[in-house]
Amino acid sequence: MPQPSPETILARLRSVAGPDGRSDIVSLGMVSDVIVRDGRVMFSLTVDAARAHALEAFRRSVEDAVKSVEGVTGALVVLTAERRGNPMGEVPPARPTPPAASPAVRPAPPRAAPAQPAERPAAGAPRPGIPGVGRIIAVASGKGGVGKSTTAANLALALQAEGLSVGLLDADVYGPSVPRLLGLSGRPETTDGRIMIPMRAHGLKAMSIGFLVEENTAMIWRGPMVMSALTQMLREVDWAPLDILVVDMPPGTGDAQLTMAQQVPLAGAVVVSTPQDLSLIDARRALAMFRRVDVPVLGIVENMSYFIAPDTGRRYDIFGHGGAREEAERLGLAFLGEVPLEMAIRETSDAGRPVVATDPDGPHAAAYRAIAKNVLAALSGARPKPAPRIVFEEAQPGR
Ligand SMILES: Nc1ncnc2c1ncn2[C@@H]1O[C@H](COP(=O)(O)OP(=O)(O)OP(=O)(O)O)[C@@H](O)[C@H]1O
Repeated sequence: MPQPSPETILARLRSVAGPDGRSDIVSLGMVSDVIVRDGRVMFSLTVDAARAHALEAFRRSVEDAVKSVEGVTGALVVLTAERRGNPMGEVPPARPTPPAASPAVRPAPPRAAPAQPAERPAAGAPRPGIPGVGRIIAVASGKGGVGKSTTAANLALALQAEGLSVGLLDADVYGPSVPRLLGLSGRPETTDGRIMIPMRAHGLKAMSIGFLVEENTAMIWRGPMVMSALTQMLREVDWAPLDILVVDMPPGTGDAQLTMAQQVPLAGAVVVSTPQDLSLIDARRALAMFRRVDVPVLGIVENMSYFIAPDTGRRYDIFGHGGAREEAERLGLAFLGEVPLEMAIRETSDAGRPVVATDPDGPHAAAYRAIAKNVLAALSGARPKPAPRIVFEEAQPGR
């Protein structure tokens, strides 16, 4: 079936009345550029920020209208709450109280709906949790390319190996890597045309904006649009039951990250850094960011920490290994563990076969499992044990 053109979609939208019930949403100038890819339609609706939450039902009705067009296989409509002079959306002040640390990780009982669901939560109010999802943890980094996504995926798998049910949410909407890391493609199904069923790989439930838009699509998203997509991926996905949801955050510490850290009801954050000084300076910024929004930092992971020569098995601390451990100590934070710079880690994660899933008994999986144990300890309020050093006794061909 030929896919509909953006003009066809706009023609349908011209018959949808705006929230005022009078003019149509196209004439009101609410509709952004319409993107159509393989029958999947995506656009944003600009609404008044103060009414964004109240207009959720309206958003859904627009999505339904789009889905009724012949040839449309899916629709993603996001609300853009424009605020003049503040393109990333307003960053509300820090939450007054950090989430209380409870003694064990277990599925949270479904929470009651907020008293006034139609209203936007007051600035500074704690974000409601996700029913049936025990804990949400962020994996973040001060800058890109330090291996944050690789760590997030392998950490999620290592937590699963501890007997927990785990999900992985790719909040890196500007450069989603979870589809590649888990070897997933295609589009998630929906239960009733609205709630998306997470994709599954290696036992994990996974969700990424990469499943909703074409790969390589230039995503120049405005802040509120990003927030709306993130909210959908958190709250309109059938995550439950989950013990832990690992969120792969976008790299960096700008307003977008700060807003996200605040929007997601996080139990804690794991900061990934390489050992170099520059990376550590950025990691410090990430720590400060989480502090600003009262999200407890569970600790630091040092990635690409050292290199084991495959032929001799000799260890090389090429980046001056140990920087993150020292930094953690200096800052009074837990050091959650170290991951070697390792071809097998790169190859497996770039091929959608993360090392913890494909070589669960190997030394690299052991590094991630040690980190997972420390994360769980930190979540339960205990001081994590120092991560064991991975000792390679002999050359390991092929590793
Ligand atoms: N420990 C490691 N050993 C070898 N290669 C690694 C390791 N960790 C990550 N990599 C590789 O480094 C590259 C960047 O990793 P990744 O995409 O996880 O980083 P990132 O910090 O999430 O980047 P971005 O922020 O740009 O998304 C990938 O090719 C990945 O396979």
